[in-house]
Amino acid sequence: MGSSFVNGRNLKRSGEVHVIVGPMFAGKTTALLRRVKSELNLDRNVVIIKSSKDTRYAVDSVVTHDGTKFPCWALPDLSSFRQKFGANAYDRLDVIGIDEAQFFDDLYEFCCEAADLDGKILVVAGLDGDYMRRTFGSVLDIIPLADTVTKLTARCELCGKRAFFTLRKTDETRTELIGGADVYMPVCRQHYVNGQAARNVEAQKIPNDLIVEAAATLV
Ligand SMILES: Nc1ncnc2c1ncn2[C@@H]1O[C@H](COP(=O)(O)OP(=O)(O)O)[C@@H](O)[C@H]1O
Ligand SMILES: Cc1cn([C@H]2C[C@H](O)[C@@H](COP(=O)(O)O)O2)c(=O)[nH]c1=O
Repeated sequence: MGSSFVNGRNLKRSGEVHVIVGPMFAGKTTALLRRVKSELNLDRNVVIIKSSKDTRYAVDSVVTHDGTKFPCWALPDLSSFRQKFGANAYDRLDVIGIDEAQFFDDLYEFCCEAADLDGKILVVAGLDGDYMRRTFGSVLDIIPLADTVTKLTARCELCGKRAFFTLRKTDETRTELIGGADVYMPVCRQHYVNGQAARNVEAQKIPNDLIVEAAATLV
């Protein structure tokens, strides 16, 4: 392939952006690791970055909810990655995986630069929506940059149907709240609606357990 100059950079190859979204427990990290490992088997240089906000299972590894691990860089932002990783090492990279993408405010700028100018293959996993089903961070902003978008589903913890949403089991209202199955569960639409209704009542001081109980009462 011929090379071209854009913004003073010699573009040698075309990058790619692959986005994996869905609720918690849907297998986003599992899918990210599968893709990264298959690139490793092709002798590609790969790295995974996760947000340093999320230290649930390990500080320097990406860990799935069922315990599969892969070493990673835990960073507060993506713009510092090139400098911290080293410019030469960065130039040799083929594939960059990003987990917990909802926590990176500079996701759009990083993906643009890394894919368009640096020719990297980006595999980005994150929550499309928060517990209120509002867009989370910049994850949806990168859809227009993407080659592929995969929305995964989990199993509703209350009825076993496909789960598209994440229900928060506590009365915390801040958007960012690190946690696992202790705080969140994947739910179908009906159980989400029931759980949220209980959460609204709960704001008037009904015990937390009611959120889960009320969601479960729906037939
Ligand atoms: N409620 C749950 N609590 C703990 N683990 C779960 C739960 N539901 C699913 N899992 C496990 O988590 C795996 C997915 O983990 P992971 O890839 O880390 O998901 P995500 O990154 O989408 O949160 C599933 O294959 C399943 O084994
Ligand atoms: C829904 C929701 C989630 N979070 C946090 C909770 C976890 O630490 C991560 C998601 O991890 P996963 O790999 O997708 O399981 O995000 C949050 O801060 N706010 C929310 O509304």
